[in-house]
Amino acid sequence: MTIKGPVVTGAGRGRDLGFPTANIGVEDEASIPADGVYLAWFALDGGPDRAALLSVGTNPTFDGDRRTAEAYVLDVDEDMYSRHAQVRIVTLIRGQIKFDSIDALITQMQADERRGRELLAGLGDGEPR
Ligand SMILES: Cc1cc2nc3c(=O)[nH]c(=O)nc-3n(C[C@H](O)[C@H](O)[C@H](O)COP(=O)(O)O)c2cc1C
Ligand SMILES: Nc1ncnc2c1ncn2[C@@H]1O[C@H](COP(=O)(O)OP(=O)(O)O)[C@@H](O)[C@H]1O
Repeated sequence: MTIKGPVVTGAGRGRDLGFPTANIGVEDEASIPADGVYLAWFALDGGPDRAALLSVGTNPTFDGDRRTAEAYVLDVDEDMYSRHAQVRIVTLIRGQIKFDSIDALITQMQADERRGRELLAGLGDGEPR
């Protein structure tokens, strides 16, 4: 499953949480997968694939009402605004959770990153993406 669109501005809180997320201005709503946290491949302007964690949902911890698709790209620190992003889902890690505290959300995102890296290590070279 692939979602595409320009990187748009979000609520501006990702970086404060330690997890900046590129919000995708998805061109085709039907291409947005079910709510959840996914391991994905993320490419900017047709460039190389980079591993990312994709969060799809309404950000229930913050009582959001808009459904967004946003990607935290591993091992990258780069301005991505208005560039074209393509995100290809590898696998679902978990569903969305409404946390009682921001610290609990951050702890879970750290666990998601560890899980993502474990899954990547298991993919190995030459495996289907
Ligand atoms: C790996 C990952 C997992 C996430 N899991 C959840 C979640 O379970 N519940 C939730 O409310 N938000 C979750 N989020 C979304 C954050 O709430 C969101 O990235 C944050 O509000 C920043 O939003 P912004 O990019 O619009 O500033 C997750 C984000 C990432 C990157
Ligand atoms: N590793 C990264 N993954 C995602 N976005 C990054 C990364 N490094 C830098 N950025 C930049 O940070 C922005 C997201 O910051 P964030 O604080 O979540 O704000 P907002 O939600 O308002 O876009 C991205 O759009 C991108 O330009």
